[in-house]
Amino acid sequence: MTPGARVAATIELLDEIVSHGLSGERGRPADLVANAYFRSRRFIGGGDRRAVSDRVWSILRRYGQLSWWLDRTRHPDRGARAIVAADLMLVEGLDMGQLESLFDGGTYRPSRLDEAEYRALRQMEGHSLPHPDQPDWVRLNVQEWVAPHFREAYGDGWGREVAAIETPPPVDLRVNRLKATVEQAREALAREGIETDTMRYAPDGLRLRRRLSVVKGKAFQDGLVEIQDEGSQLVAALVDAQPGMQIADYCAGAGGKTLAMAARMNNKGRVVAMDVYESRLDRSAQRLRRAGAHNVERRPIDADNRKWLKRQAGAFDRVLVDAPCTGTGTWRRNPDGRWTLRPEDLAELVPKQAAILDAAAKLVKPGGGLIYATCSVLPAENEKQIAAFLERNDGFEVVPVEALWRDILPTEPPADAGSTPYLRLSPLKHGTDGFFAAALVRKEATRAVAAPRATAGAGAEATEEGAPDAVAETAPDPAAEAGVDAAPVAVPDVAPQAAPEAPDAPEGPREPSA
Ligand SMILES: C[S@@+](CC[C@H](N)C(=O)[O-])C[C@H]1O[C@@H](n2cnc3c(N)ncnc32)[C@H](O)[C@@H]1O
Repeated sequence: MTPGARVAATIELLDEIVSHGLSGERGRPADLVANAYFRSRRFIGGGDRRAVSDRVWSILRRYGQLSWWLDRTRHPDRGARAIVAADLMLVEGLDMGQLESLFDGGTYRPSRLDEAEYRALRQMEGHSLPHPDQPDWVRLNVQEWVAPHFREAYGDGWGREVAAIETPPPVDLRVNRLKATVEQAREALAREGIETDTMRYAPDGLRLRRRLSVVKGKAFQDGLVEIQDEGSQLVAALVDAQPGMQIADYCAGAGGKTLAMAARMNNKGRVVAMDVYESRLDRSAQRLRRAGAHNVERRPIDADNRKWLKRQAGAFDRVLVDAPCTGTGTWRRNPDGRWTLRPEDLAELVPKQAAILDAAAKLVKPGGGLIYATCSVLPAENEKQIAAFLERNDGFEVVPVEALWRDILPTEPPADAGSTPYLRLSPLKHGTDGFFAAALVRKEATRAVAAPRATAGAGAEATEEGAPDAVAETAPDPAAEAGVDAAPVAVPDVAPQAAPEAPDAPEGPREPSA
């Protein structure tokens, strides 16, 4: 592709993403739009694909500032063409002459700039993206209404935390301990030319030194590794799934954390993967097969399983609630989420998370653990959610995560782990996606959540009491209602910074890439 043709493709792809929902309508996530775009244009080679998707993802990270410049210069257009031209001036540092040589109307290249466009773009010449007149939320590329939530989460340091989301994320792998040790997997990857480093926090994790496609390689195909952010690995590890235990993964989705927990159980005991969307659970089947995990049962939360679910009250050693959320912790992977999240999404999610938590809590046996997690950093979905749950459910208490970590993980917890009873991971401080996790233990227990190994698999009597009535009635995920659920598994090599390979991307208003 010529440089001009790449610019034309960048405009075209960005235009599709914008028209699929960036303008505020609920739509398809950007990585799925990108995958579909490239799938229907097989003639675009790998290098061009990567260049175009890199550019689009970089633009999505700076969309707020770029739009600000269009307003300031009274650009006649707010669409993809205007944004891309502004990006070439303000981020790439092109001058008007260079811009005109790309927008020259040639074959496969963007049409010539008209007079009004020229006038606006001329005013950007020689400037860079930041400007002293930009308010904080513009400078940090978030919507105005979200900014106070970040401020609440991080206090005075919120700007640095949000700025860190602009850095493209690494590719993280979790070694499947059913099939390999960390060293064996590392060597297998090295034989494919994929160099990795062990992780600071997640004991089974490997981080790629360079962003490369993993999924077609032998190590991945043989089930030695899965793609999973370090934060996500840590949440699953803190469940402390042990061989012989009964584990409920209440919001299992396509099974990212189900797989991680099953891998720790040596195929002994049982993980029940549940979700209101059977299609999501179905997507885990192939991954489970590849991983060699045979102790996972899939149970959609639907009318057919209603009675079964009632009988499971108090039956589980551990219940993980990986709740649907705003996904604010994953915006470095899914930068379109910054612009698609609406205040009403948060308003809908908070009561929904509470209902899920209440329903799932009924499954925990006395002395068993309930782990609530989100890939959000907003207190409304996290600390406040737990405080409200404890108000409603005095049969549970919090187990400080730092103590739990020291008890069950071989790695040293982050230095700031003791500052809160919860796990609070951030891209800035920990190099992971933003994650929150709270570990709770059901009282009447003689042992705490970190040490229930003696009771593993003992399976409390099933009763009709405390049946999780709220479960089936819980409103479906808004994104799934919008039909995103039917989206295909994201294809690698596309929009690499969006981690389209990652099969356990977050879910919420912003749907998963798998
Ligand atoms: C964050 S995602 C789960 C990701 C998954 N645990 C993983 O690690 O790959 C949240 C999941 O909650 C599910 N969900 C939404 N509403 C639910 C409900 N009322 N009960 C159970 N699951 C629900 C969604 O379908 C979605 O798959």
